[in-house]
Amino acid sequence: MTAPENWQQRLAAATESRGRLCVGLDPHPGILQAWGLPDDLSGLAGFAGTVVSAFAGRVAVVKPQLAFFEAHGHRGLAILEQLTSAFRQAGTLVLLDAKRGDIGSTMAAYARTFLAPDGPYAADALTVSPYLGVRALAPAYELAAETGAGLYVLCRTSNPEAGWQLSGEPTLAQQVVTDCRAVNAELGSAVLGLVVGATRQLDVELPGTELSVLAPGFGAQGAQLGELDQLYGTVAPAVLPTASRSVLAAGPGVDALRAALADHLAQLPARADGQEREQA
Ligand SMILES: O=C(O)c1cc(=O)[nH]c(=O)n1[C@@H]1O[C@H](COP(=O)(O)O)[C@@H](O)[C@H]1O
Repeated sequence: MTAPENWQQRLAAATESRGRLCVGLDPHPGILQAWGLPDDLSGLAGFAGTVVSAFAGRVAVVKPQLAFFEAHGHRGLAILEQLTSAFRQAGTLVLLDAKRGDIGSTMAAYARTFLAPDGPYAADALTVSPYLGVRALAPAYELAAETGAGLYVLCRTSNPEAGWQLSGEPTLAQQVVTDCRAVNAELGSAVLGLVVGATRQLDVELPGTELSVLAPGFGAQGAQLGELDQLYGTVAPAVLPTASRSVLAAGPGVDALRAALADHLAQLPARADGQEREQA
C-alpha cells in the first residue's frame, strides 16, 4: 500500500481505522477544576498526561486549543509541544486550533511555526481565519500542499454572534467557499477545508463532499451527533465532527474518557460513503 499523500487521504485513513471524530483538547480553567487540577502549569501538565493516556492512538484526530496553552506562557507551549508529539507518534492526527490569518509575510511565519515539519509546534492541520482574504493564506496553503497538511478555513462558525458571516451578496461565508474551491483547484489538492458549525441548519451552499468540513458545535453547544446527516445533507460524508467539553466532562479517569469517546462515536450515523465508523 502506498502512503497517503494529501490531507484528505491522511484524514480518510485515520477515520477509517479509528472512527470519524475529532476530540477537542481545551484545558480551560473549568475543566482543570472539575478534574481536581490547579489552574497552573502543573494542572496543565496533568491534563496533557491524562488525555495522551486516554486518546493517543485511539482517536483519529485531536484538536488542541492553542489559547489554553498560550495562557500559561512559554512553559504552557512546551506542554503543547510534548502533547503534540506524543499524539503524532501514536498515529493520531493533530489539528491545532490557532485560527491564524494575516498578510503574506506574517502568514509565512505562522506557516513555519505550525506547519513546517521542523517547526516548533508542527501539526498535521491548522485552523485559519480568512478575514484578510483566503488568498492571504497562500504561504500556509502552499506549504501544506507540499507536506500533506490540512487547513480549515473559518466559513460559518458555531457561535451565536456568527450571523454577520451570512450577510451581503454573496455572503462572506459563500465567498469563502468559492475562494477555497478555487485555491484547491489551483493546488491540485484539497488542502483547504471549511469550518461549518453544527449549531444551525446548513445555511451556506457547499459543493457536496469536495471540501472537508470541520464541524464544531456538537455536545456542549447543543448540536446532536445523531443528527449529523440531517444537518449536513449531501455534505455529511465529508464532515469531521469535533467535540471538546462533552468528551472531557467525563474525565479525569482514563477509562471514563475512553467510554465517553466510544459513546460519542456510537451516536454518529454510519457514513453514507461506505467509510464506516468503528467503536473505540
Ligand atoms: O475552530 C474551531 O474548532 C471552532 C470553530 C467554531 O465555529 N466554533 C468553535 O466552538 N470552535 C472551537 O471548538 C472548541 C469548543 O468546542 P466544544 O467544547 O465542543 O463546544 C473551542 O476550542 C472553539 O474555539
